[in-house]
Amino acid sequence: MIRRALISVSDKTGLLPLARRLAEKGVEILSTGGTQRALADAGVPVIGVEAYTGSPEVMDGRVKTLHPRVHGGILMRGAIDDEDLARLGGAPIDLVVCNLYPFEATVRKPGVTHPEIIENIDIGGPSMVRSAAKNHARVAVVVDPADYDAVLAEIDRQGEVSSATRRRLATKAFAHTAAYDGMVSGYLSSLPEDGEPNAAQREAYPRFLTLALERAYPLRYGENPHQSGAFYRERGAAAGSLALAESLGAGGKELSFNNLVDVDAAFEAVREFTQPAAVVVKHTNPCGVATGDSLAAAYRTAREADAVSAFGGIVALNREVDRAAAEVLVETFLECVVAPAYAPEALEVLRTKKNLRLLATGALLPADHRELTFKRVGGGLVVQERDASAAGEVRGGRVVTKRAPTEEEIEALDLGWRVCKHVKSNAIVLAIPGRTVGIGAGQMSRVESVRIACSKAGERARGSVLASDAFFPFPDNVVLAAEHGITAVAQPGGSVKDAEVIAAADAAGIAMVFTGARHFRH
Ligand SMILES: NC(=O)c1ncn([C@@H]2O[C@H](COP(=O)(O)O)[C@@H](O)[C@H]2O)c1NC=O
Repeated sequence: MIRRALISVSDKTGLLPLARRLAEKGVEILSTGGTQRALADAGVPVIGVEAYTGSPEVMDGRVKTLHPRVHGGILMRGAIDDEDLARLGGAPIDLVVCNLYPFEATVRKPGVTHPEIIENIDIGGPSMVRSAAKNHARVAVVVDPADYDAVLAEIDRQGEVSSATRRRLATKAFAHTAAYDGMVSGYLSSLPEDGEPNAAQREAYPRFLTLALERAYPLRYGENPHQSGAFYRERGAAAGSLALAESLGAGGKELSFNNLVDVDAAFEAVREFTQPAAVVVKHTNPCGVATGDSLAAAYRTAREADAVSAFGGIVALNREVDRAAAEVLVETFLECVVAPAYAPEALEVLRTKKNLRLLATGALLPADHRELTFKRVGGGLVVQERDASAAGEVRGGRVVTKRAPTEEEIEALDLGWRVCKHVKSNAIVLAIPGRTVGIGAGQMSRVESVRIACSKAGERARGSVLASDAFFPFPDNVVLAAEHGITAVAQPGGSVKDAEVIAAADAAGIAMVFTGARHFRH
């Protein structure tokens, strides 16, 4: 039975409907300064926490709920604590609704000062949340406005919040305060250790990094069927990221670990392009990439770039999938399609393939979206900035050969270069305008990747261009490329043998651009 609720919220979303419904049910509402004012202004009966504690809010709100009557009221177990609570002058509190000072948003605010950030470390809120979560045997704690309706519905139905819900809410509350403390320690440990703290001088890599993750769904299995697996979503994942994608197909058939890793690789690659584009991935590497006047045309070309490998592939598209594209997609067996959205008539076509998984991500994140990336190694994580560059590196590159590339070659090099970034090293991509023709991936020697790319391209190598994710250590790569009729090359440059590599290109009439940037992918 909920008789008394304490409501203290910074984010006032949904506050009034919640409080009104509680008041209608005869629940006594205690509340802090701003929340109390909002309720009183709306005509909701409310008792100020100061009146309840007999102690004023002081120090600009630093101390308001940090009082034995508040924590005694929350932490009291039942009859066994009646006497103690009476001695404190408190009353049992059965529901705590609290969300915290917006610390993260404050840290992100342009021009924010250190004192402003410190003032936004919530102390009283987490203390109440933790007290209520500890005492979930009796008390319900709500930290997320998204839970208001469900809690009210339970109170409507049975006059109280069920024990299962109280436990679920308590678990969420502790995850919430843990993530909150992680953000605070992350901020403080990103400041230089000596001198006056200055919010403008933060290191990108704080000494303490806390990742807040929530299990999103179980995976069918891990990398192999004998390994189990689950997908964890980052708290605050950006809109448009794979973590928030909606699953629309395959009757809910679960994704596997490899599906997600491949979908991620394909989706990252397709975001390089602004015109309609399609990427087909197998085992984390693109096997065909193309742009076109329509998605259908782009996908057909991408599939044909390496039709053998494309079978059972993962496809990423950078536009809403229309019926025409859907009709081409269902022509062969695919594991998964990821795209920003699907037209209803496209879904109808795609759903005829019972096992095809469909993911909709919503509006695309830009190709140069900045975030940190993480990879686990034994006992730790390697952390780095996302590789957000590639666009403009060919056109802005330096021509080092006697012959400069033609506009058509530049166009093909630009596409090859953008794709190269998404191919496991050593990466070699052969392309013509609008499409790849052969990709050599993941080889331990660069020349072997050239060989594979040429063999995949076959006759299509002739007249194509070549992009290499890192410099050529020896001229043999260029000699081999020339033998296959490749006419232009883009590579970072920077090898001690650059002069020999350029000479080999000149001897073969190959045009070469140094991009000055390397795009290893490991
Ligand atoms: N100092 C305290 O005792 C205290 N008690 C609750 N708060 C926070 O104050 C906020 C609500 O404040 P108001 O109702 O004045 O708008 C909530 O985010 C709550 O977490 C506190 N503020 C910070 O620690």
